[in-house]
Amino acid sequence: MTNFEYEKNIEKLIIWAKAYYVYDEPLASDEEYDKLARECLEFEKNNPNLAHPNSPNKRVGGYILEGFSKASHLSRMWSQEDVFNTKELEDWIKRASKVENNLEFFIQPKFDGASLNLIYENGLLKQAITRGDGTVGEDVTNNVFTIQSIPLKISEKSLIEIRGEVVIRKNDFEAINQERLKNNEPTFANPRNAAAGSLRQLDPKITAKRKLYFTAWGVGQNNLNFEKTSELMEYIFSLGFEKTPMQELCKDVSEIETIYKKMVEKRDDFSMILDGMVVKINDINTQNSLGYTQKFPRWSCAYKFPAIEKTTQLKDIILQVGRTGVVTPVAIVKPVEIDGAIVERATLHNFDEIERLNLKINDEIIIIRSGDVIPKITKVLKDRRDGSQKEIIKPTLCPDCKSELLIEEIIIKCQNLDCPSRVVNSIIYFASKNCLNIDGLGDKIVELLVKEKKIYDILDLYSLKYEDLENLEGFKEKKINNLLNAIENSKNSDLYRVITALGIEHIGEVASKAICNKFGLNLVDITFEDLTSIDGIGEQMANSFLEFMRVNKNIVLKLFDILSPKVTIKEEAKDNPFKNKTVVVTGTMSKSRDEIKLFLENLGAKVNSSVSKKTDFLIYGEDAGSKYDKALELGVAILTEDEMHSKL
Ligand SMILES: NC(=O)c1ccc[n+]([C@@H]2O[C@H](COP(=O)([O-])OP(=O)(O)OC[C@H]3O[C@@H](n4cnc5c(N)ncnc54)[C@H](O)[C@@H]3O)[C@@H](O)[C@H]2O)c1
Ligand SMILES: [Zn+2]
Repeated sequence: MTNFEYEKNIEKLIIWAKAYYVYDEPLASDEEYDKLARECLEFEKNNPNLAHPNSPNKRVGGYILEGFSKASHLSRMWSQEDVFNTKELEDWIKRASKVENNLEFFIQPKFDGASLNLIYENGLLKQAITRGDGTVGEDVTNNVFTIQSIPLKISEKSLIEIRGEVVIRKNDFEAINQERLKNNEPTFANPRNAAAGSLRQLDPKITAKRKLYFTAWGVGQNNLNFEKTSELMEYIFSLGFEKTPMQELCKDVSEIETIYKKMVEKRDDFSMILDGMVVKINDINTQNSLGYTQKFPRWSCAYKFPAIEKTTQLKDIILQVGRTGVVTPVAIVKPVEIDGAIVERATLHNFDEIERLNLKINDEIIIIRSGDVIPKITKVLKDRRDGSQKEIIKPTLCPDCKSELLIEEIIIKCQNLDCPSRVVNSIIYFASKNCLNIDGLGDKIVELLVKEKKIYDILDLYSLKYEDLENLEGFKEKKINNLLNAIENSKNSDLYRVITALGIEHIGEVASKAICNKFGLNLVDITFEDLTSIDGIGEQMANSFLEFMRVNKNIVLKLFDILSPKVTIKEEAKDNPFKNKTVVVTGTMSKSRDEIKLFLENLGAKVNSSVSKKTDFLIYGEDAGSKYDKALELGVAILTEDEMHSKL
């Protein structure tokens, strides 16, 4: 990098940092920013006298947002030195070992949010300040009063600064962005910007709505007398701060690596974004002898996880017609690797989302992929437009059957019941695992059978014969017999599965179960009042069900005839602590998981497979894993099998 290039790059970094720290609206992905910052750091090391005085490599975070009063921290706040691999971790340890050979490390998860300093005096929360430039930040005390997980009163009476991260859950982040799109406001690029942006609102009422969460990771000025950070943190949690999960002690690189691998594996189980782990030297005396650079403590580092957001480019938009006829745009992007997977597509809920994002073909975009969540476009980098961008045009005709599309507010629909895409997708859904679970009847085969006019609807599946399949490409004797057997075996399925499989709009598995349990095969003739008498079935669901039956009753009756579904009508359970509650079961117990599930369902509980904010109870046995941690983190009531029985 020449001096000229360095100057230009630093200017770019300063602009990017300002957009990120002040406006919570990045102009680049973290990866791009970090890469450029490191290249500049290299230049600064080789040419210390040419280093820019405002280089972001030399300073903590940022600038104060206009409108806030400034406030000083009692002691400085810092950033963290990043390490990205074992080699960099070893180098960091080597440097720290200069003062002490026998190091113990305290590991904490690094949740990605906004840094916050809480000053307590005489046991009362006196002031809350954002990190700002490390010395002076924004006074956000009034906003912080609205955050539930921050105690307003603690039992420690001496003056103390408690520091931590204000974060936002992934679900809440999605919800905020959807709402911002609706209000024509710019979306947040990621949960960190959303947390920072929500904390830094001039109107505390807005902050209160944003469901922020505080997780403590350390202290600033204090009069405590601890020798180890791990003990200090235990004490902080005892004051009423939520205990951070997955804190660990270890003594060498290989142990740190083991924990790193474990945490990376579990990162998707957390409801908040985990972007790395912070490795701290546990002994506080050693910390004091190591001290600080201009920007970070020498006694800790952030061991970063692979990035979940990247910059890429929108190449095209394709249209998919689902089983209900809804036409969804799908973004085709320049392939990009995110956390081990190649991402080539991203969802866009509907055309309004395209409009609100002001997305154009060839735009550079930020895309986020976190765990099992489908990749999403969070940001259009409009300042990078180069003139090659093209408008995305809303379709008026079905991309498949070419019939005219119906535009219902934000939903665009193909209304042709015989539209091949609709037929194909409804059969695929019918055969899918949670519905009739017909092995071997996947997407490609259904497409082929419809294209070759072997089937037109779900009923046709049951009249398929050996001869029909004989001459199809790729179908040999074994495959034909397997498929016909799988179709035959789907007979006698539970009635609720058959109803789920019909794919009635708004009627999923839980609603199907409730309807089938109460009405059995009579469900074809039930009324609006019958339906809405069921707990959890509202007007929209009832209308959708009735409309479906009005149009399709004969098909449904024929299907019942062919399938003879299993009917179990259940009496309503007597009152008990699990009735109408959402329960998750995990680990090994005295009986099989299915038996426990049935037992709970008979008590009127809904048994789900994953823990969320909506979970009421987690029942656990031996070797309970990530579900247990998650329940703990979310504050879900946790019971052993015995405790479950003793509640009844
Ligand atoms: N996209 C952009 O344009 C852009 C611009 C500027 C900065 N950034 C990103 O911001 C990051 C740099 O920001 P930073 O200096 O705030 O560093 P950072 O956020 O990576 O790390 C430091 C912060 O980690 C937090 N933290 C979480 N858990 C912690 C724990 N257990 N112990 C101690 N601290 C903990 C603290 O708030 C601390 O201030 C980089 O990742 C960079 O990519 C991006
Ligand atoms: Zn169509």
